[in-house]
Amino acid sequence: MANIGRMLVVGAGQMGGGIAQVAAQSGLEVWLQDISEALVEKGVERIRANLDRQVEKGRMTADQRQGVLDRIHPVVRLEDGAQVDIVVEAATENLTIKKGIFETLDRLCPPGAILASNTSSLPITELAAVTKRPEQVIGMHFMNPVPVMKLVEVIRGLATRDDVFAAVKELAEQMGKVPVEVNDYPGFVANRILLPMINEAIYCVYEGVAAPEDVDTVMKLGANHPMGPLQLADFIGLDTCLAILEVLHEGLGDPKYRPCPLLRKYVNAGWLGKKSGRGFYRYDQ
Ligand SMILES: CC(=O)CC(=O)SCCNC(=O)CCNC(=O)[C@H](O)C(C)(C)COP(=O)(O)OP(=O)(O)OC[C@H]1O[C@@H](n2cnc3c(N)ncnc32)[C@H](O)[C@@H]1OP(=O)(O)O
Ligand SMILES: NC(=O)C1=CN([C@@H]2O[C@H](COP(=O)(O)OP(=O)(O)OC[C@H]3O[C@@H](n4cnc5c(N)ncnc54)[C@H](OP(=O)(O)O)[C@@H]3O)[C@@H](O)[C@H]2O)C=CC1
Repeated sequence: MANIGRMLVVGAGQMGGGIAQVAAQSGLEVWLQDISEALVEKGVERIRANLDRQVEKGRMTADQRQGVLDRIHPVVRLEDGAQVDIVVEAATENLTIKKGIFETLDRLCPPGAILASNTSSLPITELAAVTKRPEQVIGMHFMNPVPVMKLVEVIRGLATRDDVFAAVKELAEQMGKVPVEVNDYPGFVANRILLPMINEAIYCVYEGVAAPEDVDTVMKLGANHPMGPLQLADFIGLDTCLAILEVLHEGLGDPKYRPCPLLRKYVNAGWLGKKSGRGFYRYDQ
């Protein structure tokens, strides 16, 4: 496959912004797209703040910071960023939204372009099926926060070509990450293991076993987790946690993945965790 030098990132939320930042830091030209100018600007602002911290800590010069920012091109219309070698889609975890994006990307992007999704759990094979290039569709699942976490799950859809897989693996390495090959089943590996733990922690609160702070303290001090499961759920986003659990529940057909009613209640209330200012904890906006 040709060298990957240009990337479009779709969705400028916490994941899209992180992916754009790390890609630009590794030398790629990056187009960052979201559905409104305000959202793209918010994404770029978060990247700027992250880079400023790197400069303050002496890990990057002001010139290097500027170089990274210069390589990030904010856009609102997909057609303004479609002339790339690879797209990494990081929009909301919703199959209908993602299918619509993949259909559009397939029309707009050059025939050789790879279409990757950062989905946490949705079937890559189903996204591939809405395009005329299913062999060039793949999962590239980064972990949050992207600048810090080393793992990328590289997910083969049913039709993914070997050279496409190899190119994405190499790109992940170029971005300073460790790629792990995973097949296309609901939740892949990371979230199939992580989300049932988070769900169980929510059940502990729902059933009155312990308060959120105490559940988190148990797992931090008792299992050496860097964050407690409820703090982590707030960090991921409770809407994303619910969406992943629904995919696991429906896709694997096992009642053990049933999302806790308390999680659903919080999401319906708009308590989405850190990004909305309230979840299991409250956050300054
Ligand atoms: C849902 C999915 O599909 C898959 C997923 O991603 S699941 C989520 C996976 N992620 C995790 O499990 C994260 C668990 N938490 C942790 O590892 C840590 O708490 C953490 C790395 C987030 C923060 O670490 P910490 O030691 O508590 O805090 P802190 O000292 O402030 O940060 C450590 C470093 O991370 C950086 N960092 C923290 N949050 C960051 C963010 N949001 N963006 C960029 N950098 C960040 C800090 O700048 C700091 O960098 P330096 O060491 O270079 O100074
Ligand atoms: N949060 C996490 O820890 C992780 C999440 N992921 C996955 O990454 C993806 C993004 O998650 P995350 O960044 O947390 O979510 P966010 O809610 O932070 O960001 C999603 C962004 O996509 C935007 N969006 C919605 N529809 C479209 C569209 N049609 N075109 C372009 N942008 C759109 C949203 O806009 P608006 O707000 O207006 O809807 C929002 O700005 C999801 O698939 C998620 O499962 C993967 C790994 C970890």
